[in-house]
Amino acid sequence: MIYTLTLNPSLDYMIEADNVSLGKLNRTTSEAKFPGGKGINVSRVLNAMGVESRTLGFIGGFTGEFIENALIAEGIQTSFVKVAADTRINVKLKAEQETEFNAKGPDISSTEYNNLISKIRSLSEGDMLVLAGSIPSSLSEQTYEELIQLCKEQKTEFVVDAEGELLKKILHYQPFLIKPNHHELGQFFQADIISKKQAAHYAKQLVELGAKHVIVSLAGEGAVYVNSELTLFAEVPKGEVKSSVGAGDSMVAGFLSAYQKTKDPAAAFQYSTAAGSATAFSIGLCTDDKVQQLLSQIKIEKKA
Ligand SMILES: Nc1ncnc2c1ncn2[C@@H]1O[C@H](COP(=O)(O)OP(=O)(O)O)[C@@H](O)[C@H]1O
Ligand SMILES: O=P(O)(O)OC[C@H]1O[C@](O)(COP(=O)(O)O)[C@@H](O)[C@@H]1O
Repeated sequence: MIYTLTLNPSLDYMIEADNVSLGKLNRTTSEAKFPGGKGINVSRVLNAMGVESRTLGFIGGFTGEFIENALIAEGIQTSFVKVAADTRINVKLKAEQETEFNAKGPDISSTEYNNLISKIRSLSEGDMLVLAGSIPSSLSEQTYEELIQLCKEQKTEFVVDAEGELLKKILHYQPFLIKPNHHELGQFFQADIISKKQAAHYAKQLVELGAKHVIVSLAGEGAVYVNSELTLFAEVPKGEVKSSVGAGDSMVAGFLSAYQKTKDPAAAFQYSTAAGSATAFSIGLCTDDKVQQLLSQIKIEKKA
Protein backbone atom coordinates (compact mmCIF):
# COMPACT_ATOMS: atom_id res chain seq x y z
CA MET A 1 0.00 0.00 0.00
CA ILE A 2 1.20 3.55 -0.71
CA TYR A 3 0.95 5.89 2.30
CA THR A 4 1.32 9.64 1.80
CA LEU A 5 2.46 11.80 4.67
CA THR A 6 1.54 15.49 4.82
CA LEU A 7 2.86 16.97 8.06
CA ASN A 8 1.37 20.37 7.23
CA PRO A 9 -1.76 19.97 5.05
CA SER A 10 -3.58 23.00 3.73
CA LEU A 11 -6.88 24.17 2.45
CA ASP A 12 -5.72 25.70 -0.86
CA TYR A 13 -7.81 28.80 -1.55
CA MET A 14 -7.34 29.64 -5.23
CA ILE A 15 -8.34 33.09 -6.39
CA GLU A 16 -8.10 34.86 -9.74
CA ALA A 17 -7.91 38.61 -10.28
CA ASP A 18 -7.43 40.69 -13.42
CA ASN A 19 -5.01 43.16 -11.89
CA VAL A 20 -3.46 43.24 -8.45
CA SER A 21 -2.32 46.44 -6.75
CA LEU A 22 -0.49 46.11 -3.47
CA GLY A 23 -1.85 48.41 -0.78
CA LYS A 24 -5.24 48.75 -2.58
CA LEU A 25 -8.59 46.92 -2.49
CA ASN A 26 -8.52 44.10 -5.05
CA ARG A 27 -11.55 42.09 -6.14
CA THR A 28 -11.39 38.52 -7.40
CA THR A 29 -12.98 37.20 -10.59
CA SER A 30 -13.16 33.59 -9.36
CA GLU A 31 -12.43 31.52 -6.30
CA ALA A 32 -12.24 27.82 -5.47
CA LYS A 33 -11.05 25.74 -2.53
CA PHE A 34 -9.32 22.38 -2.55
CA PRO A 35 -7.79 19.96 -0.06
CA GLY A 36 -4.05 20.62 -0.36
CA GLY A 37 -0.60 19.81 0.88
CA LYS A 38 1.88 17.81 -1.14
CA GLY A 39 1.17 14.30 0.20
CA ILE A 40 -2.59 14.86 -0.03
CA ASN A 41 -2.22 15.99 -3.64
CA VAL A 42 -0.21 12.84 -4.40
CA SER A 43 -3.02 10.70 -2.92
CA ARG A 44 -5.69 12.59 -4.87
CA VAL A 45 -3.85 12.12 -8.17
CA LEU A 46 -3.10 8.44 -7.41
CA ASN A 47 -6.81 8.01 -6.75
CA ALA A 48 -7.64 9.64 -10.09
CA MET A 49 -5.32 7.07 -11.69
CA GLY A 50 -7.03 4.18 -9.92
CA VAL A 51 -4.20 3.56 -7.43
CA GLU A 52 -5.08 3.04 -3.76
CA SER A 53 -3.31 5.04 -1.06
CA ARG A 54 -3.88 6.17 2.52
CA THR A 55 -3.20 9.71 3.78
CA LEU A 56 -1.26 10.33 7.00
CA GLY A 57 -0.41 13.62 8.73
CA PHE A 58 -1.92 16.15 11.11
CA ILE A 59 -5.26 17.90 10.60
CA GLY A 60 -7.44 20.01 12.84
CA GLY A 61 -10.41 22.35 13.10
CA PHE A 62 -12.94 23.30 10.41
CA THR A 63 -10.31 23.37 7.68
CA GLY A 64 -9.13 19.90 8.67
CA GLU A 65 -12.72 18.69 8.56
CA PHE A 66 -13.15 20.15 5.06
CA ILE A 67 -10.04 18.30 3.88
CA GLU A 68 -10.94 14.95 5.42
CA ASN A 69 -14.54 15.09 4.16
CA ALA A 70 -13.38 15.98 0.64
CA LEU A 71 -10.91 13.08 0.61
CA ILE A 72 -13.46 10.59 1.92
CA ALA A 73 -15.97 11.80 -0.69
CA GLU A 74 -13.38 11.00 -3.37
CA GLY A 75 -12.97 7.50 -1.90
CA ILE A 76 -9.51 8.07 -0.41
CA GLN A 77 -8.60 6.29 2.84
CA THR A 78 -7.50 8.70 5.58
CA SER A 79 -5.63 8.05 8.81
CA PHE A 80 -4.78 11.52 10.12
CA VAL A 81 -3.77 12.45 13.65
CA LYS A 82 -6.22 15.09 14.88
CA VAL A 83 -4.65 18.24 16.33
CA ALA A 84 -6.13 21.01 18.45
CA ALA A 85 -5.65 24.02 16.11
CA ASP A 86 -7.04 24.67 12.63
CA THR A 87 -5.20 23.33 9.58
CA ARG A 88 -3.71 26.23 7.60
CA ILE A 89 -5.21 28.02 4.59
CA ASN A 90 -2.76 28.65 1.72
CA VAL A 91 -3.71 31.39 -0.71
CA LYS A 92 -2.87 30.85 -4.38
CA LEU A 93 -3.40 33.98 -6.47
CA LYS A 94 -3.54 33.80 -10.26
CA ALA A 95 -3.22 37.22 -11.92
CA GLU A 96 -0.62 38.29 -14.51
CA GLN A 97 1.69 36.01 -12.51
CA GLU A 98 1.07 33.21 -10.01
CA THR A 99 1.66 34.29 -6.39
CA GLU A 100 1.40 31.96 -3.38
CA PHE A 101 1.10 32.50 0.37
CA ASN A 102 1.81 29.32 2.31
CA ALA A 103 0.82 29.74 5.95
CA LYS A 104 2.84 28.55 8.94
CA GLY A 105 0.27 26.04 10.14
CA PRO A 106 -0.68 24.76 13.60
CA ASP A 107 1.72 23.72 16.36
CA ILE A 108 2.06 19.99 16.86
CA SER A 109 2.43 18.67 20.43
CA SER A 110 4.74 15.81 21.38
CA THR A 111 1.71 13.57 22.10
CA GLU A 112 0.33 14.29 18.62
CA TYR A 113 3.73 13.53 17.09
CA ASN A 114 3.96 10.25 19.02
CA ASN A 115 0.54 9.29 17.66
CA LEU A 116 1.91 9.74 14.16
CA ILE A 117 4.97 7.63 14.97
CA SER A 118 2.67 4.78 16.08
CA LYS A 119 0.91 4.91 12.71
CA ILE A 120 4.20 4.88 10.81
CA ARG A 121 5.41 1.93 12.88
CA SER A 122 2.55 -0.12 11.44
CA LEU A 123 4.00 0.12 7.90
CA SER A 124 6.08 -2.81 6.68
CA GLU A 125 8.00 -4.33 3.77
CA GLY A 126 6.01 -3.90 0.55
CA ASP A 127 4.55 -0.58 1.70
CA MET A 128 5.78 2.79 0.42
CA LEU A 129 5.74 6.09 2.31
CA VAL A 130 5.65 9.38 0.36
CA LEU A 131 6.96 12.20 2.59
CA ALA A 132 6.02 15.45 0.92
CA GLY A 133 5.99 19.11 1.82
CA SER A 134 7.27 21.31 4.58
CA ILE A 135 7.78 20.40 8.23
CA PRO A 136 5.70 22.50 10.66
CA SER A 137 7.99 24.84 12.62
CA SER A 138 6.95 23.29 15.96
CA LEU A 139 8.50 19.96 14.92
CA SER A 140 12.22 19.25 14.76
CA GLU A 141 14.07 19.82 11.49
CA GLN A 142 15.19 16.19 11.88
CA THR A 143 11.60 14.91 11.60
CA TYR A 144 11.96 13.50 8.07
CA GLU A 145 15.21 11.81 9.05
CA GLU A 146 13.60 10.22 12.11
CA LEU A 147 10.68 8.93 10.09
CA ILE A 148 12.94 7.66 7.32
CA GLN A 149 15.05 5.78 9.86
CA LEU A 150 11.85 4.04 10.93
CA CYS A 151 11.13 3.19 7.28
CA LYS A 152 14.61 1.72 6.91
CA GLU A 153 14.15 -0.44 10.03
CA GLN A 154 10.82 -1.66 8.67
CA LYS A 155 12.14 -2.14 5.09
CA THR A 156 9.51 0.31 3.82
CA GLU A 157 10.48 2.10 0.57
CA PHE A 158 10.09 5.88 0.71
CA VAL A 159 9.81 8.90 -1.59
CA VAL A 160 10.71 12.46 -0.62
CA ASP A 161 9.40 15.64 -2.22
CA ALA A 162 10.80 18.49 -0.18
CA GLU A 163 13.09 21.51 -0.30
CA GLY A 164 16.83 21.21 -0.98
CA GLU A 165 17.96 21.52 2.64
CA LEU A 166 15.69 18.66 3.74
CA LEU A 167 16.90 16.50 0.86
CA LYS A 168 20.54 16.88 1.90
CA LYS A 169 19.98 14.96 5.11
CA ILE A 170 18.18 11.97 3.68
CA LEU A 171 19.88 10.94 0.43
CA HIS A 172 22.16 8.38 2.06
CA TYR A 173 19.02 6.47 3.16
CA GLN A 174 18.46 5.74 -0.56
CA PRO A 175 15.01 7.17 -1.33
CA PHE A 176 13.10 5.36 -4.10
CA LEU A 177 12.28 8.71 -5.76
CA ILE A 178 12.98 12.39 -5.22
CA LYS A 179 11.48 15.17 -7.34
CA PRO A 180 13.07 18.55 -6.77
CA ASN A 181 12.15 21.38 -9.11
CA HIS A 182 15.09 23.28 -10.63
CA HIS A 183 14.96 25.96 -7.89
CA GLU A 184 15.15 23.30 -5.14
CA LEU A 185 18.00 21.55 -6.97
CA GLY A 186 19.80 24.89 -7.23
CA GLN A 187 19.27 25.48 -3.50
CA PHE A 188 20.82 22.05 -2.82
CA PHE A 189 23.96 22.74 -4.87
CA GLN A 190 24.01 26.53 -4.45
CA ALA A 191 23.92 26.90 -8.22
CA ASP A 192 21.71 28.61 -10.79
CA ILE A 193 20.03 25.83 -12.77
CA ILE A 194 18.14 26.95 -15.84
CA SER A 195 18.73 24.25 -18.47
CA LYS A 196 17.98 20.53 -18.65
CA LYS A 197 21.68 19.87 -19.26
CA GLN A 198 22.59 21.58 -15.98
CA ALA A 199 19.74 19.80 -14.19
CA ALA A 200 20.96 16.41 -15.46
CA HIS A 201 24.50 17.15 -14.31
CA TYR A 202 23.32 17.77 -10.74
CA ALA A 203 20.66 15.04 -10.77
CA LYS A 204 23.44 12.51 -11.51
CA GLN A 205 25.14 13.65 -8.32
CA LEU A 206 21.92 13.01 -6.38
CA VAL A 207 21.90 9.45 -7.74
CA GLU A 208 25.54 9.03 -6.68
CA LEU A 209 24.56 10.28 -3.22
CA GLY A 210 21.90 7.56 -2.91
CA ALA A 211 18.61 8.38 -4.72
CA LYS A 212 17.31 5.53 -6.91
CA HIS A 213 15.17 7.64 -9.27
CA VAL A 214 15.52 11.43 -9.64
CA ILE A 215 13.11 13.67 -11.53
CA VAL A 216 13.93 17.36 -11.84
CA SER A 217 11.03 19.48 -13.04
CA LEU A 218 11.64 22.75 -14.87
CA ALA A 219 8.04 24.00 -15.12
CA GLY A 220 7.28 25.00 -18.76
CA GLU A 221 10.77 23.89 -19.84
CA GLY A 222 9.92 20.22 -19.13
CA ALA A 223 11.74 17.72 -16.95
CA VAL A 224 14.81 15.49 -16.55
CA TYR A 225 14.98 11.91 -15.27
CA VAL A 226 18.15 10.19 -14.02
CA ASN A 227 18.87 6.78 -12.49
CA SER A 228 22.15 4.85 -12.29
CA GLU A 229 21.89 3.80 -15.97
CA LEU A 230 19.72 6.28 -17.77
CA THR A 231 19.33 10.02 -18.41
CA LEU A 232 16.12 11.21 -20.10
CA PHE A 233 14.82 14.64 -21.10
CA ALA A 234 11.11 15.39 -21.49
CA GLU A 235 9.61 18.17 -23.53
CA VAL A 236 6.22 19.46 -22.48
CA PRO A 237 3.42 20.69 -24.74
CA LYS A 238 2.47 24.35 -24.90
CA GLY A 239 -0.89 25.11 -23.37
CA GLU A 240 -2.74 27.59 -21.22
CA VAL A 241 -1.49 27.33 -17.64
CA LYS A 242 -4.58 27.65 -15.45
CA SER A 243 -2.72 26.95 -12.18
CA SER A 244 0.52 25.09 -11.62
CA VAL A 245 -0.34 24.37 -7.96
CA GLY A 246 0.09 20.64 -7.46
CA ALA A 247 1.90 20.08 -10.78
CA GLY A 248 4.98 18.72 -8.97
CA ASP A 249 2.86 16.49 -6.74
CA SER A 250 1.08 15.17 -9.84
CA MET A 251 4.46 14.18 -11.30
CA VAL A 252 5.26 12.14 -8.19
CA ALA A 253 1.87 10.39 -8.33
CA GLY A 254 2.19 9.84 -12.09
CA PHE A 255 5.61 8.23 -11.76
CA LEU A 256 4.55 5.93 -8.91
CA SER A 257 1.34 4.93 -10.64
CA ALA A 258 2.96 4.10 -14.00
CA TYR A 259 6.06 2.50 -12.46
CA GLN A 260 3.87 0.23 -10.34
CA LYS A 261 2.15 -0.95 -13.53
CA THR A 262 5.11 -1.11 -15.97
CA LYS A 263 8.37 -1.15 -13.96
CA ASP A 264 9.67 0.89 -16.91
CA PRO A 265 11.35 4.17 -15.85
CA ALA A 266 10.96 5.81 -19.29
CA ALA A 267 7.23 5.06 -19.49
CA ALA A 268 6.77 6.17 -15.89
CA PHE A 269 8.69 9.42 -16.56
CA GLN A 270 6.58 10.16 -19.64
CA TYR A 271 3.35 9.58 -17.71
CA SER A 272 4.69 11.61 -14.77
CA THR A 273 5.47 14.60 -17.02
CA ALA A 274 2.06 14.33 -18.71
CA ALA A 275 0.46 14.39 -15.25
CA GLY A 276 2.42 17.55 -14.31
CA SER A 277 1.33 19.34 -17.47
CA ALA A 278 -2.27 18.10 -17.20
CA THR A 279 -2.44 19.66 -13.74
CA ALA A 280 -0.80 22.90 -14.91
CA PHE A 281 -3.48 23.13 -17.62
CA SER A 282 -6.30 22.64 -15.05
CA ILE A 283 -7.82 24.49 -12.11
CA GLY A 284 -7.20 21.87 -9.44
CA LEU A 285 -5.48 18.57 -10.14
CA CYS A 286 -5.35 16.47 -13.32
CA THR A 287 -7.72 13.67 -14.25
CA ASP A 288 -6.50 10.41 -15.81
CA ASP A 289 -8.33 11.35 -19.06
CA LYS A 290 -6.41 14.65 -19.31
CA VAL A 291 -3.12 12.83 -18.70
CA GLN A 292 -3.92 10.27 -21.42
CA GLN A 293 -4.77 13.09 -23.86
CA LEU A 294 -1.36 14.72 -23.32
CA LEU A 295 0.73 11.53 -23.20
CA SER A 296 1.64 11.32 -26.90
CA GLN A 297 2.72 15.01 -26.86
CA ILE A 298 5.39 14.36 -24.20
CA LYS A 299 8.55 13.73 -26.19
CA ILE A 300 11.18 11.70 -24.33
CA GLU A 301 14.78 11.92 -25.47
CA LYS A 302 17.51 9.55 -24.25
CA LYS A 303 20.83 11.22 -23.35
CA ALA A 304 24.29 9.77 -22.93
N1 LIG B 1 3.97 26.23 -18.26
C1 LIG B 1 3.89 24.90 -18.29
N2 LIG B 1 3.62 24.25 -19.44
C2 LIG B 1 3.55 22.91 -19.50
N3 LIG B 1 3.76 22.10 -18.45
C3 LIG B 1 4.04 22.68 -17.25
C4 LIG B 1 4.11 24.10 -17.09
N4 LIG B 1 4.39 24.38 -15.79
C5 LIG B 1 4.49 23.17 -15.16
N5 LIG B 1 4.30 22.16 -16.04
C6 LIG B 1 4.35 20.71 -15.78
O1 LIG B 1 4.39 20.48 -14.38
C7 LIG B 1 5.63 19.88 -14.00
C8 LIG B 1 6.05 20.37 -12.65
O2 LIG B 1 6.16 21.79 -12.65
P1 LIG B 1 7.13 22.59 -11.68
O3 LIG B 1 6.56 23.97 -11.59
O4 LIG B 1 8.53 22.45 -12.15
O5 LIG B 1 6.99 21.77 -10.31
P2 LIG B 1 6.67 22.20 -8.81
O6 LIG B 1 5.15 22.31 -8.75
O7 LIG B 1 7.18 21.07 -7.97
O8 LIG B 1 7.38 23.50 -8.55
C9 LIG B 1 6.59 20.20 -15.16
O9 LIG B 1 7.65 19.28 -15.29
C10 LIG B 1 5.62 20.12 -16.35
O10 LIG B 1 5.37 18.76 -16.68
O1 LIG C 1 4.24 22.20 2.52
P1 LIG C 1 4.55 23.39 1.66
O2 LIG C 1 5.94 23.41 1.13
O3 LIG C 1 4.17 24.69 2.35
O4 LIG C 1 3.64 23.28 0.36
C1 LIG C 1 2.24 23.20 0.45
C2 LIG C 1 1.61 23.57 -0.85
O5 LIG C 1 2.13 22.74 -1.86
C3 LIG C 1 1.10 22.22 -2.66
O6 LIG C 1 0.96 20.86 -2.28
C4 LIG C 1 1.43 22.34 -4.13
O7 LIG C 1 2.70 21.78 -4.39
P2 LIG C 1 3.39 21.76 -5.83
O8 LIG C 1 2.84 22.92 -6.61
O9 LIG C 1 4.86 21.84 -5.54
O10 LIG C 1 3.03 20.45 -6.45
C5 LIG C 1 -0.16 22.97 -2.29
O11 LIG C 1 -1.30 22.17 -2.40
C6 LIG C 1 0.11 23.43 -0.89
O12 LIG C 1 -0.52 24.63 -0.61
